[in-house]
Amino acid sequence: MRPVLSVEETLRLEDLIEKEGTSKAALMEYAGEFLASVAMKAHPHHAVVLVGFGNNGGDGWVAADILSQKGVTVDVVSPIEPNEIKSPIARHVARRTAGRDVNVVVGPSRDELVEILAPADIVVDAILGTGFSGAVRAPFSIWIPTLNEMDMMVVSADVPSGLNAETGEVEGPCVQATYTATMLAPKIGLYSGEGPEFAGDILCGELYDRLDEVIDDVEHAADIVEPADLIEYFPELPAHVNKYSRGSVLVVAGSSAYPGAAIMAAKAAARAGAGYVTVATPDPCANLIRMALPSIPVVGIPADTRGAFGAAAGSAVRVLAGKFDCVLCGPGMTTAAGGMQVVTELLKSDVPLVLDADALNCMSRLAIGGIDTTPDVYRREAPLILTPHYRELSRLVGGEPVEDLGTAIDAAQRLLWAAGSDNMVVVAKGPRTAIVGVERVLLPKSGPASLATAGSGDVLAGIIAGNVAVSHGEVDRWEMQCAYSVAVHSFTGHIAAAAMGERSVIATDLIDAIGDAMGVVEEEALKDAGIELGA
Ligand SMILES: NC(=O)C1=CN([C@@H]2O[C@H](COP(=O)(O)OP(=O)(O)OC[C@H]3O[C@@H](n4cnc5c(N)ncnc54)[C@H](O)[C@@H]3O)[C@@H](O)[C@H]2O)[C@@H](O)CC1
Ligand SMILES: [K+]
Repeated sequence: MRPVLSVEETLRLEDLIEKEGTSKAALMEYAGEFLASVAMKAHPHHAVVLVGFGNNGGDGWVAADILSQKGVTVDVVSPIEPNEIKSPIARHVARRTAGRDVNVVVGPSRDELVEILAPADIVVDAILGTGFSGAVRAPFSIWIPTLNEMDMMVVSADVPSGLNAETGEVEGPCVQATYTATMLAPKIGLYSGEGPEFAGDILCGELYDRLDEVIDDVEHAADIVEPADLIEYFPELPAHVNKYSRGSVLVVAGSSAYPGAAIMAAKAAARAGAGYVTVATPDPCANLIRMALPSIPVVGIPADTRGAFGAAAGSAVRVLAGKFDCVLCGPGMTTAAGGMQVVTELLKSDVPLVLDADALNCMSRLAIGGIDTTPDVYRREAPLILTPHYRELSRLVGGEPVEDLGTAIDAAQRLLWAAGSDNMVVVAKGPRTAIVGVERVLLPKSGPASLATAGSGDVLAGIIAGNVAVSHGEVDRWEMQCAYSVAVHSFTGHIAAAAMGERSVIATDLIDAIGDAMGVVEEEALKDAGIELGA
């Protein structure tokens, strides 16, 4: 896994590294070297380095010096004279660089800046880093739009200037980077809010040779899941299995209005490897689902007049649930009163539970100010996996806005910490999905745009439930197992897009790609871990 840090965690890490004997001045030298090495990948002849008032600027001054030593023509553009820089470590490197073979321009006008930038083949943006918040002030509020209009190759130091490294918010102008050369660990703002729009490709400079030893001594805002991390979470298929030992899933879903959601979730669970999948659905749509899924038993449950779960559904489902390795509840279920009882009953059971879609909406209706105000409702020993998209997650926390990765992680953590259950995971689905467990926040690789299609969430919920069932509860970290399922779901998007064309993918295509996607996830993981498969 690759750690992603908040600004505060980064500062704490720098303090720790300093205690271990590497000063911040030394770190700035390494940061500048890394920044220059990223710029050199473009084989530049002429670089412009834009520096600000702080230590981000310091990284830029060091990089400018190194680039010029490598034969690149370098102009440094600074808002003030090197002597006037307040930070002692940045002032030191600025004065040193200014005394060498670079051209320093202080406080150019807009037109002068255009003239300086025009002949360059690369721009290093070292204006603002983790010390910045709010909206960019002059002169950078003039420099940044000028730079963006010229559409040049830009390497940003640590974060694109103008981006809030903590939240990913952009209140004024922000540098549009080609590459972001981030220091020690990527900052969470690069993945949240507008971060992904501005950061370009993110490259991380470790700077400190014993980083691995100290980075776990600070908390991580999140961890990026790498392919090899998933190896322990592959579902195993032992040699002597029968349909029950392969794991059983009860899919509690559907209504007369939305039978398709139940069909897709059940089929996805079966394709993900569960040997025995059963659907429990309101009576009026049971036959339709039976016809669509000849290999899957369908149990009709008492319904209300609209064809949703009725008053007697809660107890009927609860009795059934005890016989399965995992219950998935929610897709297409509607939020009628009977559905709410089903969810309440299932939460009281001790079967591993995946709640999706309308099960989550039913849950949010159980408490007005957010379900974290009444954690007894969902506190349980058995695994509980919630798979809300941002809007569902917002409802779960009483309508608090959930708009980006940062607010999604906050909301998910509120739910988790209120319950304090070790076996609870929130898979917060959005443009950037986060898998939030009590101990860790995982960031799986983003899936392709082809996943954004109706029913895609039902498929993911089915894959998760299938994998929970196959594991028979023998999983030490449910969030990692969810990361495996999310990875499989992502690859179904790639495989279906390759077969059908990116714009034409529909959810049933994703289901048909699950088997191949599991193969690809496993191949990539083994390759990443350096394990060769027999020829
Ligand atoms: N602290 C350390 O040990 C290291 C820090 N490094 C670099 O230092 C950066 C952090 O440096 P600083 O904490 O000095 O902060 P920054 O250099 O990111 O920014 C602080 C400066 O920005 C200006 N500023 C703040 N808000 C502004 C606004 N709204 N409009 C215009 N100007 C504004 C302030 O005048 C302040 O001087 C990191 O991003 C990283 O690039 C690296 O050199 C590695 C080591
Ligand atoms: K920057």
